[in-house]
Amino acid sequence: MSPSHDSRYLKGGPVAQRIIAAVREDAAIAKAEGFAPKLISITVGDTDAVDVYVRNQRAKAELAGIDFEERRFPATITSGELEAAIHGLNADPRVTGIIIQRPVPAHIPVKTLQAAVHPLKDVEGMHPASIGNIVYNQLDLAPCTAAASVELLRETGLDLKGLEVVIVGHSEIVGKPIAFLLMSEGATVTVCHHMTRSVAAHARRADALFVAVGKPRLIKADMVKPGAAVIDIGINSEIGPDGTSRIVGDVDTESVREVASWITPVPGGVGPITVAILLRNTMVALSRQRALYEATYGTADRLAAE
Ligand SMILES: NC(=O)C1=CN([C@@H]2O[C@H](COP(=O)(O)OP(=O)(O)OC[C@H]3O[C@@H](n4cnc5c(N)ncnc54)[C@H](OP(=O)(O)O)[C@@H]3O)[C@@H](O)[C@H]2O)C=CC1
Ligand SMILES: Nc1nc(=O)c2c([nH]1)NC[C@@H]1CN(c3ccc(C(=O)N[C@@H](CCC(=O)O)C(=O)O)cc3)C=[N+]21
Repeated sequence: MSPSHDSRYLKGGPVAQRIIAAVREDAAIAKAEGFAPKLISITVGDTDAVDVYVRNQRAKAELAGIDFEERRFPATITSGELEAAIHGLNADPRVTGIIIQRPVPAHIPVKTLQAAVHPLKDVEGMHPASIGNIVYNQLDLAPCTAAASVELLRETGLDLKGLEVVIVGHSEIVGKPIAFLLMSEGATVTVCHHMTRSVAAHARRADALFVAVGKPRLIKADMVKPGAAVIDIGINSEIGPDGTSRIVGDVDTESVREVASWITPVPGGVGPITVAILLRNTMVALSRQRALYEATYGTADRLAAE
């Protein structure tokens, strides 16, 4: 059966469309009130791994009525020069949000860059202050991929309270924030990584299995509990049998779909929702900036003030 006709496939498209439609309404109102949302994407050096993401950000931002601007820097740039560029964007009142596309070249410490983004403009929720908020169960601006993955799990209708969840991969941008989001929903969370003795033994116990590793077909059917929900976050480029490049996830979808009750396709699963949440986060950031602006200058709109 093709993916489009199988109810086991948890598709991201409809969820993303719903989110983008709400963002579009918000953005139109904000614009009319003199606060046009604007998102800046920063890429450094070779950008193959992020090209799909940035392309989709631009397309969906356009659809939602959010200005989108790409800043590309050469791999030879220093960390100091990049930080200076970020400080410039922090100070620019027309800029609502800044996203630093990963990975960045090895000589640049990505954490330092992330910390240079003003927390009010941190639309990825990756500044140490933002990531701290999710530990305190303040979840309205969470890292995009993590929030997208949880959003897809919700589509199953499963009760998250007490749900046995296993996450494979513990990166700061995906695995760890998923763990915190689900803990705050009352799930019982196990996190696996490359030192875990038997990923399979843990994975087989999961009612919901999240996979964010970056290895095609890492998760096979014998690692999945019958009836489980499998959320495949991996985005890997692979040369297909016909010689063309294609995107595959971390799960061996063909075999796992026979065992699982729900599975996310790649492409068409978590990816599109990640983009939609980035745009939603941009609107959350804008409303926080407006609250500060209005507390400082009064409630008159910006057009009237200028
Ligand atoms: N759909 C989306 O929106 C997004 C998708 N992605 C995709 O998700 C995947 C993961 O990305 P990201 O988290 O940034 O990657 P990282 O490389 O930062 O993290 C990978 C994680 O997997 C763990 N790991 C590596 N090998 C194994 C193994 N054999 N068994 C168990 N765990 C293992 C690593 O553990 P350790 O640290 O201990 O080595 C690490 O925690 C990639 O395919 C990426 O393209 C990423 C962001 C967004
Ligand atoms: N700071 C940072 N945050 C990230 O979240 C981040 C990053 N850096 N670097 C790169 C990875 C990868 N990533 C993708 C997100 C969505 C799609 C996406 O939209 N995919 C669609 C479209 C695929 C297509 O058009 O072929 C899909 O899966 O259906 C792809 C890739 C985010 N990442």
